[in-house]
Amino acid sequence: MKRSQHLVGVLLAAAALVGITSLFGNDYYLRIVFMMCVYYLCAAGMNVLVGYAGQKSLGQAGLFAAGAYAVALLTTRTEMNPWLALVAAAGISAVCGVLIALPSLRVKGPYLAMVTLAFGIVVEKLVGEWTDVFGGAQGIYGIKALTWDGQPLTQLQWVWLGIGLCALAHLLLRNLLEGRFGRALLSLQADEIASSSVGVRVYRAKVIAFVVAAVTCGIAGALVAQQNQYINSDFITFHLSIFILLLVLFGGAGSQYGPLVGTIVLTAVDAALARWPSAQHFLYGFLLLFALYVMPGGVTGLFSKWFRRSAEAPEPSKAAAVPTRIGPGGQGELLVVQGVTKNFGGVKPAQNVSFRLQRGHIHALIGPNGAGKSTMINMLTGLIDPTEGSIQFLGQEVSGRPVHSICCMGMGRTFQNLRLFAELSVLDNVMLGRHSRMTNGFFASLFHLPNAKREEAATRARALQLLDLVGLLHLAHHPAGSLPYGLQRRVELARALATEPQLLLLDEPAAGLNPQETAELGQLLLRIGKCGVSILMVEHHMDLVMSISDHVIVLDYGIKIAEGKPAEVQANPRVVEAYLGVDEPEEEQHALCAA
Ligand SMILES: Nc1ncnc2c1ncn2[C@@H]1O[C@H](COP(=O)(O)OP(=O)(O)OP(=O)(O)O)[C@@H](O)[C@H]1O
Repeated sequence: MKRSQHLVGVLLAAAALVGITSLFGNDYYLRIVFMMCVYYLCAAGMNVLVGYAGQKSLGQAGLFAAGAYAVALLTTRTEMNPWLALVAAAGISAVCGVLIALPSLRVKGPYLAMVTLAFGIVVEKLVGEWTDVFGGAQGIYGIKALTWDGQPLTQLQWVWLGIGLCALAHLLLRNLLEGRFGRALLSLQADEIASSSVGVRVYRAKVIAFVVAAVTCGIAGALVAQQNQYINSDFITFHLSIFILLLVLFGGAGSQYGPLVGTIVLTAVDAALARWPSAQHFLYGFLLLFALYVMPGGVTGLFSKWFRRSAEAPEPSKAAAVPTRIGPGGQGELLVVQGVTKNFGGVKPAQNVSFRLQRGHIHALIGPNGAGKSTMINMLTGLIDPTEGSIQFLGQEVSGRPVHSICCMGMGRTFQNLRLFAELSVLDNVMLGRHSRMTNGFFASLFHLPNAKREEAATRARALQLLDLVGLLHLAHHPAGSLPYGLQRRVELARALATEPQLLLLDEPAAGLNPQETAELGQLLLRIGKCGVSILMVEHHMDLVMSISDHVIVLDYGIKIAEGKPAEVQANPRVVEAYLGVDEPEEEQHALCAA
């Protein structure tokens, strides 16, 4: 659906809801709709964290408390305007979001969930036990309600405000998730290493997800406190954290409408069972298990296949011409590796290795299995730090830099074992490669400012060009994981090219390819080289290496034993010995001899 159509749809739906709720004469029903709005805010933010970034949080009650107690303290202990206090509560919750995100740098999965759970418990205890400040079970009375025209909002006005905030949250989050940030968050969930290798700042992206979830949850808490004009520790329970998680998982994590569906269904169930709290708790536990085991995609996941449009290839007119220039080309030294050593305990996959790579050349790094080739690529791209030595790319030291920063400097890579974002489309995978080259920031994306719009369109066009280059334009909308292995390798290649590398590092690009696919790959690499990209490939297919390389480096047990033109290397006795050693597999001997 086009953005303008969606905007009109959301505004009409919000206006209809405002109209319908105006007909409610009963405060009880208005209260239920208000709570739906509050829970939707929590769920919409939580969806960014759980459904997109794949970070599990069991501490949202703590963030709800941050917003609620922030407005409580600011409006009872100071003379702050209640609207200003609401904004301040959002800011305080954002800070708490950063705090709760800090451990995500070190721990993942269930361990991160435990840390967030601990955060929730600490806040629950804090507001329950520190009675001087938070009032404990007695709570804080006299919180100033939001006002309109000098008067506190009526029940109906609270509902209207809630509907307005939900529509705004939905629109803003859609802007955020349908562009650069949404793709980056989804890539985190799929594979953090691949994500950083295309230039995503993994930790920053996680913090953004935590902060978004914290702000929406904090605003929800503040609204509840201001509407009740009262808050106490009974509101802040582990049960609330589970309920917020359930809203997302039940409705459909990672779906933009999942939180809405989850909120409407579960808040209605919650209201229906209000008189039987123990039945409520039992039902939540049951629904959580049900959602996890029976419908991992939630309610929206069950129905999504009915609404999914068939994947169509982009029209040729929409894809511009195949690129003739990707890197800057030119001549001179690109990479200087000097005295690099790597020790994994007793294993030494690199021992005092030095070599230089020239611009505009195709270089090959070869050697028997276990020689240390992949370790070298991983050191060049920042995945592994060398124990000793220096790696200079474009005159700047690379070792010690984070992976995303090395990608930004101009090194793109593929992996020995494919690391695609399998659930994302082929096009999204390649657009992710452009992440570090896009300049629209968080707020430009959130408000869909003109530069975000421009960047998105340019990125899409470039990704289509690159797909055309690798011959995959017709598969642009297919999930990357559904393609045959050989084509997935091409997707990874296009994704690496999308980072606009000056040096492209390919770790066994022909692994798993048949002879015809290998020959086609050779032609493609020559074509990429002509687009101004220098290449360093690790490869076992000697035919490919010898036919397209300008320069070959040979490693054996972590030691560089030879380098030079393919013919020189082929004739080098040390190389022959390394490959033809009595213990080496026969096929490698044949391969080298044949080449
Ligand atoms: N993280 C690690 N911890 C310990 N040892 C490692 C680690 N990574 C690699 N090694 C060891 O370093 C040596 C070199 O491995 P590497 O994968 O770099 O070799 P390779 O030349 O790429 O081999 P292949 O051609 O089989 O992929 C191997 O003995 C390997 O077991």
